[in-house]
Amino acid sequence: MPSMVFGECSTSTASRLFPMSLRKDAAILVRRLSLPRRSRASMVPLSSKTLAVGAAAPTSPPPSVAIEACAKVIDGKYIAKQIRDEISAEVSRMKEVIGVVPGLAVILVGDRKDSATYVRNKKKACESVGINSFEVHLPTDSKEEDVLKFISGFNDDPSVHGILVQLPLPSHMNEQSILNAVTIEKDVDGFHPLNIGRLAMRGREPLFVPCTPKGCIELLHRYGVGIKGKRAVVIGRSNIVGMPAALLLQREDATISIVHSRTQNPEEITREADIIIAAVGQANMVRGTWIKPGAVIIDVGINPVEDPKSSRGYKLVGDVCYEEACKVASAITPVPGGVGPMTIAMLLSNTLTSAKRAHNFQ
Ligand SMILES: NC(=O)C1=CN([C@@H]2O[C@H](COP(=O)(O)OP(=O)(O)OC[C@H]3O[C@@H](n4cnc5c(N)ncnc54)[C@H](OP(=O)(O)O)[C@@H]3O)[C@@H](O)[C@H]2O)C=CC1
Ligand SMILES: Nc1nc(=O)c2c([nH]1)NC[C@@H]1CN(c3ccc(C(=O)N[C@@H](CCC(=O)O)C(=O)O)cc3)C=[N+]21
Repeated sequence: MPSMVFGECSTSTASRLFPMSLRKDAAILVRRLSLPRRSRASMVPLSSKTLAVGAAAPTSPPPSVAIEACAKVIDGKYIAKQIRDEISAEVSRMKEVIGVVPGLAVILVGDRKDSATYVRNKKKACESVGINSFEVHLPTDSKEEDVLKFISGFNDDPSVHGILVQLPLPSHMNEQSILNAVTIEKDVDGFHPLNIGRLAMRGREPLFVPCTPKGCIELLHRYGVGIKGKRAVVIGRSNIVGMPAALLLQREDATISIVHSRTQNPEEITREADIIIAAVGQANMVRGTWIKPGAVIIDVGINPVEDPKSSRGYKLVGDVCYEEACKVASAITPVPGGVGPMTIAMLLSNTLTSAKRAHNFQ
């Protein structure tokens, strides 16, 4: 588990009881304080009206009672379940028609608890849709050649259609040469430089798009959030999330800014955004004041913070201060239950795509 922080983000009563008049340019959802945050309605994709990012102010005068504006919850857990159901049906059809079952191989090196949990979750998810999973668990002090040997075996195994090497690898291993060794046809993580290169080029198509950024875009699509012509800010520029997320958004015709650790005045840049994707790894870094009213927020961050009330002793929070953000944004993903489940759903989707491609099955 990565190091734990005590990051709490609190809001003053003044910002919680926000009068509509202060939020002129937002078309936001307003609910009374007594309404539950995650009502049934939060599971229904937003209409274009509720998500008119940057739309004109309501013309009626501000209500005199104190109200709490509450962003729509973008329910990744719910959408991921829908996607798994779709995949499950396709896996059954493929098995019935051509007798092939897609297979995913996962290689885990070392004994990081969080990595072990993710790998376990991936295995469960495979089982839930009928995809075969193969798992290799190597000790931390394994040699790079040992990992390469398994990759080579899976590359040659026709029952394996996707290969995932769980990151991070132990520091003595060269991540680049290991990721390069995965054959591009089975690179369901989309981390091979050829896949990333194609993602960056106009008129080229990668064989696979990295799962987390793909999951973020899928959430925007399924909730009817327009991307074309919008201003999007991606916070973070890692190879696995931030950078491919920015590439995907620009392929969808958004205008992109990327904020990273050397960016000056990140809050000013972020405040310009209609869509924010935060992938930083800093608990609650993005505060309410960083957000343009009505913006849509995709919070990728998974950060453990100490929580004596939880049986595990910690809870997971995102990179965005949810409490503050949901009063300013029009829609937001929760942590947990937002992007995380979508990452796994996209991995299953990429594995199915790979198996279909290998067997020329439409
Ligand atoms: N939900 C999911 O499915 C997934 C969640 N995650 C989570 O997403 C988060 C990011 O993961 P990942 O991309 O792998 O992380 P990395 O550590 O690889 O990258 C973090 C990025 O954030 C930038 N950054 C760090 N601190 C700041 C700061 N104070 N201000 C602005 N930018 C900053 C870094 O900038 P620089 O480049 O300058 O160093 C870097 O580009 C983590 O919490 C991780 O657990 C990751 C993968 C999947
Ligand atoms: N080769 C590789 N590919 C990855 O895609 C990859 C990786 N390495 N290394 C680590 C990161 C992280 N990651 C997550 C996946 C799912 C959840 C997830 O399902 N999270 C749940 C919570 C899980 C919990 O409660 O612990 C949620 O957000 O609701 C989180 C994080 C994939 N990653």
